[in-house]
Amino acid sequence: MNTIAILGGGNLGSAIAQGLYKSKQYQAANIFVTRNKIERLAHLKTEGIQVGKDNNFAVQEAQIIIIAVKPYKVKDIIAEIRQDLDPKKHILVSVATGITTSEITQMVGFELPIFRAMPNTAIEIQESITCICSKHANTTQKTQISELFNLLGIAVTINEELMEAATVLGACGIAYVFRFIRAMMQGGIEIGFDAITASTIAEQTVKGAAELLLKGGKHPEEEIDKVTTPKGCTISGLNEMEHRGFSSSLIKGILNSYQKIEK
Ligand SMILES: NC(=O)C1=CN([C@@H]2O[C@H](COP(=O)(O)OP(=O)(O)OC[C@H]3O[C@@H](n4cnc5c(N)ncnc54)[C@H](OP(=O)(O)O)[C@@H]3O)[C@@H](O)[C@H]2O)C=CC1
Ligand SMILES: O=C(O)[C@@H]1CCC=N1
Repeated sequence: MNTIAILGGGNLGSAIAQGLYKSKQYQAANIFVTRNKIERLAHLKTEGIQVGKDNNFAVQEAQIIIIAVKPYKVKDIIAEIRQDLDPKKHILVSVATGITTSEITQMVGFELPIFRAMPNTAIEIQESITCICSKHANTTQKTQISELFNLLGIAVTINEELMEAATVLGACGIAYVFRFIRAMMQGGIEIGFDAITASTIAEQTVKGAAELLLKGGKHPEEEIDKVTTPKGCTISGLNEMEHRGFSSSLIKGILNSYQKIEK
């Protein structure tokens, strides 16, 4: 079994560790997570996951290294571990937004298999969509990393030019969906439900809609047609939402996030 080092056990790094552990394909002892404030990794330590501050030790112990620090810290952490990196042993996976595989290769100073992966926080419960691209990786390594992220949801291999778009649609996207659920709850409370019931109804409705599309493979509008009774309350509500800019505001928000990343 491969050992995985996750350097940067913050929101995403910790979620990856939890997803790996819950997948039961990795034993806790084969997962290392580092950060400075290790007391914040107590929940992982309790499961038997190895936690610490020592990035060099984690890299020496691991075959797969996941860099999960903020983008502006990637250069420093690579400089710290560079002497421990072995192209014959290690695969480097960066989840940092906006740092290309070429930039990472330059930071490392020599060629080694490098992947960029863009998951979202649902990786904690193995329900992420993770977009992946790579440089200097052979077919076996590409399969290995795809299999790893398929354990944690669905992995899709894309061209590197699309990584920023993937960041917006998948990684930021989960926040847009949370905001949609919150708005559903707010509406639900106004028409009579308590917050807990409104949240259960909104969450299960979103889950059901997503499953219908994932399993049925249909276009959303085809499913909408089944719900909209002529002269009924669904089409009346939907049209009011559109008059107020529902689809347009989502599309504009996605473009705004994209422009922010591209800067
Ligand atoms: N959050 C998300 O939904 C997503 C984030 N990303 C990307 O993932 C990366 C991490 O994001 P996120 O988890 O949100 O950020 P966080 O700030 O939550 O996590 C980053 C972690 O890195 C740790 N860290 C800083 N310096 C070091 C070091 N020298 N050695 C080891 N650990 C260190 C910090 O620990 P400490 O606080 O103890 O210093 C912190 O816990 C970013 O590059 C982001 O762009 C990508 C997709 C989704
Ligand atoms: O908001 C951000 O910048 C990061 C990138 C994807 C999710 N969070």
